[in-house]
Amino acid sequence: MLADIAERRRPAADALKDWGLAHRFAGSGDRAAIASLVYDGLRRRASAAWIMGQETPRAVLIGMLRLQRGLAAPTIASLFNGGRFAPEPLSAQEQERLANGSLDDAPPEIAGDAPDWVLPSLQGVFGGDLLPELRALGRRAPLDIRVNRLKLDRDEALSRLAHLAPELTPHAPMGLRIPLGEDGRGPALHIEPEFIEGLYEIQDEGSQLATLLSGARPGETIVDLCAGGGGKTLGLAALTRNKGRIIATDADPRRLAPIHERLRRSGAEAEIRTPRAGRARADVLTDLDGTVDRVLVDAPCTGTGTWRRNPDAKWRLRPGSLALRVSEQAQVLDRAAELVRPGGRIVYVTCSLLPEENDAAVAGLLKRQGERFAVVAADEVLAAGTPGLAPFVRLTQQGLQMSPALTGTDGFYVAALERRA
Ligand SMILES: C[S@@+](CC[C@H](N)C(=O)[O-])C[C@H]1O[C@@H](n2cnc3c(N)ncnc32)[C@H](O)[C@@H]1O
Repeated sequence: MLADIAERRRPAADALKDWGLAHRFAGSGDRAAIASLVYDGLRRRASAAWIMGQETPRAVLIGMLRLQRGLAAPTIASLFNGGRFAPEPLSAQEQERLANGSLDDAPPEIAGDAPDWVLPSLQGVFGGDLLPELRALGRRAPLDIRVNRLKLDRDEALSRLAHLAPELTPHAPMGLRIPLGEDGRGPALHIEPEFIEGLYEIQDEGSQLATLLSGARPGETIVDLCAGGGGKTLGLAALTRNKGRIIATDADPRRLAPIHERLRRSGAEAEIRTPRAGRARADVLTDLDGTVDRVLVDAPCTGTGTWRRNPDAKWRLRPGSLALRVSEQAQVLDRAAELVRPGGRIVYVTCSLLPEENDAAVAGLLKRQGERFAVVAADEVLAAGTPGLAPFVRLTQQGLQMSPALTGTDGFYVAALERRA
């Protein structure tokens, strides 16, 4: 599977699905264990190959067992014992590399397992913290949920969900963290009765915080311009306690489809505007131009901030896809600028760590709009959203950046712009 993912540049989930179909005899425990090996292998693809002196999938897995899972060389040797379902025994060279291979002299793109061409951009954001940040991006992501305050408070949720042993998330006031099993998998929450009842949503703490930092307030007219499946739409409805007017749309009607059921389940209220397929796709928001208090732009992006969840995505990322996302971001920001009323705000969010998609996108809008927009200071954005978060984010030129090492969340960027006139 690792070879398939690398050579055909396939998403890991697709490769795993195909393997599952071709190996129907494999039980669910084996499937989970295999998926976990594949994901961990992808997390440490470069560093594991470096210590083993080879780039083969076998070398990556052996190196990963040491680097990611912390297994000692004799333990790894005992797993590679040539038994019926076990891999071939370790060669003398493999044993030597396992014992002596080191990352001491490895360049940051190897030690931090990231594509080399994005390093200068990441260095620009993280400076001297580059390596700890890359390492944190290589760890497994936690499983976070957002308690639906439209139905209950966090204390009630703690007792209703006691069987899942949840803990409070460090920053988000409605967040709970569900412990993962040994293989890094969490419980199947979507079949839990409390989930079906709409008592919570599965949402990374960073995404919860980005919603809070939008500063949305009851009574406002809010457009969720890139609503996708509605993660933030639901969060906005909960934040405003269903006392605002929320309009959600997305350029891709297929991505919007799940939102109706999610709204129903959670009791969240929002107006969904679905663009119609067709050659001249009509803009579904023209009636709102110049009237909206707050436009949330949860922009399409490279998703570099979510590499903990999608370690295969980092090896698929290419400069061309970054360029494409950057042009989409400009387009969507320009649309947001038309919607917002004088004194109203655009809140720009990405799950990217790359300044090209973050500060540069905001700077681009400011330049195109002349004096019409001004950046709201990040201190103000934090004070209105979640004041306790301030020491855990990086302030950037135009906004703020959350990251796995500093905030313990996926890497989210947030900036707010106010329309002056
Ligand atoms: C990061 S995802 C949104 C995730 C969603 N807000 C959530 O919290 O679940 C970005 C979305 O932007 C949409 N998109 C891309 N270009 C767009 C445009 N010009 N106008 C509106 N939506 C756009 C994509 O279809 C995608 O669903």
